[in-house]
Amino acid sequence: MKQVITIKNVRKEYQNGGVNTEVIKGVSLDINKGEFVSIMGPSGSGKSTLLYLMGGLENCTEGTIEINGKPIEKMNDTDESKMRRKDIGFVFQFFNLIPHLTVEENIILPIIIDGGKPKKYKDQLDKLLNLVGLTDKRHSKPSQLSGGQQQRVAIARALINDPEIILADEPIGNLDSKTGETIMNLFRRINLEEGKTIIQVTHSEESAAYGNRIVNVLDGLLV
Ligand SMILES: Nc1ncnc2c1ncn2[C@@H]1O[C@H](COP(=O)(O)OP(=O)(O)OP(=O)(O)O)[C@@H](O)[C@H]1O
Repeated sequence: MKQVITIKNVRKEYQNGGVNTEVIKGVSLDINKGEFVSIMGPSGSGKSTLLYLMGGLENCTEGTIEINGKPIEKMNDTDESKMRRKDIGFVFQFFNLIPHLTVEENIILPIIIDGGKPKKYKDQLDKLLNLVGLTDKRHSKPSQLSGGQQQRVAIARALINDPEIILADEPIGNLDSKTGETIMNLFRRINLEEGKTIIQVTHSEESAAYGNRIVNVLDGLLV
């Protein structure tokens, strides 16, 4: 089994006004290619911090995280941001779409930020619009969409670079339960049909059950 994420003895402290708070207290975890992992735990237990460490959005205080065998902390800034763009797609609770851009412009945005040529990604864009069921909304603005549709745009945006890994932080935390089910079914398809490795943070047992492994975090430790 190919390991896509290897977490070894990771600790994370935040410093605020001279006070150190240890949020992750020594976590080791291996995630294999094609897994769909749900990270669960009470509020404040460190779930999001662990996810952000995996994506290089936060740095470990101690320990190492490897993405496809490469330790994040040994990457220089260029390699790290390249890794974040090419290997990982992020999905957040509050969609984070750009309001004045259309659906397709939002999806293609990571390519433009990267200095890529959007035209080259036309087929990928069409495929993703179809995958998330928004072909007929491609010219709409986010404000013209429901919450579930907005999250589907965010999921398509996370997939535009064809990353191997999707990291999702409470992806249905802001949606009603029926819409949440639709989104979780979409993640399941992306896992099974597209072969993406998915790691989601969730409060909800129903949504955690879409994964094939549940990891419980309590007070900065895996239990
Ligand atoms: N930038 C920061 N500076 C200081 N403390 C932080 C920072 N980010 C998070 N924390 C603290 O770290 C702890 C864990 O936060 P984290 O967001 O990882 O928890 P969580 O399990 O995802 O919680 P929730 O389910 O409520 O989102 C919390 O006590 C939080 O206040």
